Amino acid sequence: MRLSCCLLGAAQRQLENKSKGKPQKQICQVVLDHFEEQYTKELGDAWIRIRDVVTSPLFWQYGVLLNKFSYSSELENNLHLKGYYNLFQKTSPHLKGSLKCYISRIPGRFPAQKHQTGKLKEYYLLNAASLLPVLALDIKDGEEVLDMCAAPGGKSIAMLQCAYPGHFHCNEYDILRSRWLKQTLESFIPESLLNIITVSELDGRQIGDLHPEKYDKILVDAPCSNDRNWLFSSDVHQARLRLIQRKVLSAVQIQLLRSAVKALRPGGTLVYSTCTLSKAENSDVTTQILNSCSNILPVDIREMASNISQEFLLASNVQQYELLVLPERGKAWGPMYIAKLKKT
Ligand SMILES: C[S@@+](CC[C@H](N)C(=O)[O-])C[C@H]1O[C@@H](n2cnc3c(N)ncnc32)[C@H](O)[C@@H]1O
Repeated sequence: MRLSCCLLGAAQRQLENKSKGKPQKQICQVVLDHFEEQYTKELGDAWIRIRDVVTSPLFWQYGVLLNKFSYSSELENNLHLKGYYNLFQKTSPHLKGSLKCYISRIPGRFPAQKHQTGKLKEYYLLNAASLLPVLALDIKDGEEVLDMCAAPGGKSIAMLQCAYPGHFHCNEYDILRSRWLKQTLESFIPESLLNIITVSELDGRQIGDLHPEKYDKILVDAPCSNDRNWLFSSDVHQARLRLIQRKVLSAVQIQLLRSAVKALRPGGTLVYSTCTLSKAENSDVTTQILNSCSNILPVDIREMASNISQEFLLASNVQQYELLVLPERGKAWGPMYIAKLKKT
């Protein structure tokens, strides 16, 4: 314990020295005040520790998700040398041996990889909690899979590390972000596998009517408040607007989920995820779906929660079918909410 505190202190000093002279990200006070009021009510004292991390980029950590389609032992050795270790090595075998994500307790960011013509990228940098919806979805070879809100594509890439779907439909409503999604797929996935992927620019709320009972697995990684990002809004007018529009987000999330329910085959499963702490966008949304769709049942994910509890701080006051990852110093992953549901 003492050792890890010392390490964090040293790392922080290192990062502070590195960032001297660079323009610092500024906290948007309007957003912080809004969160302060809401999350103190919803999370109590835990919010103070979470706030400490989400408002201080110096504490942020990034996972390095290896691309199995462009494996490099040199990269893996380099990560070991820098003190990174594989997030999933100690967890149970069913937690996807093919998913390799390296993390370090020390805050900081591994350098991003530049695009090289004719060569797939070797790794993708992400918040390690982003892999949890993918693990919860548990894709099997040959399945019909939909990633309903897919850009920029981090979770799509992670899903393709786990299994070879029969068909993989990646959808993104925003045209510019959809282009970004296509670039991500082309940078990480070999051409032979691109054949099983369809990219569309549909409103996810229409997919249920367009493709009823088509998919075995659906990920709804919904548009949400994105707490970390909003806290650093550079435009205060846009931030105020976002906070006003925040109230309608849960209605959109419910519509996306209803569409996903229609698009699922009987027996299929869906995972709903967000990167906000907001109860209105998390458990309230899931509860509403469970209460209004008689063909939807919760799926117990406590075993997965116990398998990952060493590396992620999980909220304790959630239901068996939910996870809420709370960022803390040294485990700065999340916020990430996940719920797993099944169609009967
Ligand atoms: C949280 S982000 C998804 C992140 C992505 N899953 C990843 O891991 O890289 C949510 C995405 O949903 C998209 N979106 C918003 N409204 C949508 C809708 N009605 N249908 C489909 N996608 C939508 C947003 O443009 C945004 O790219």
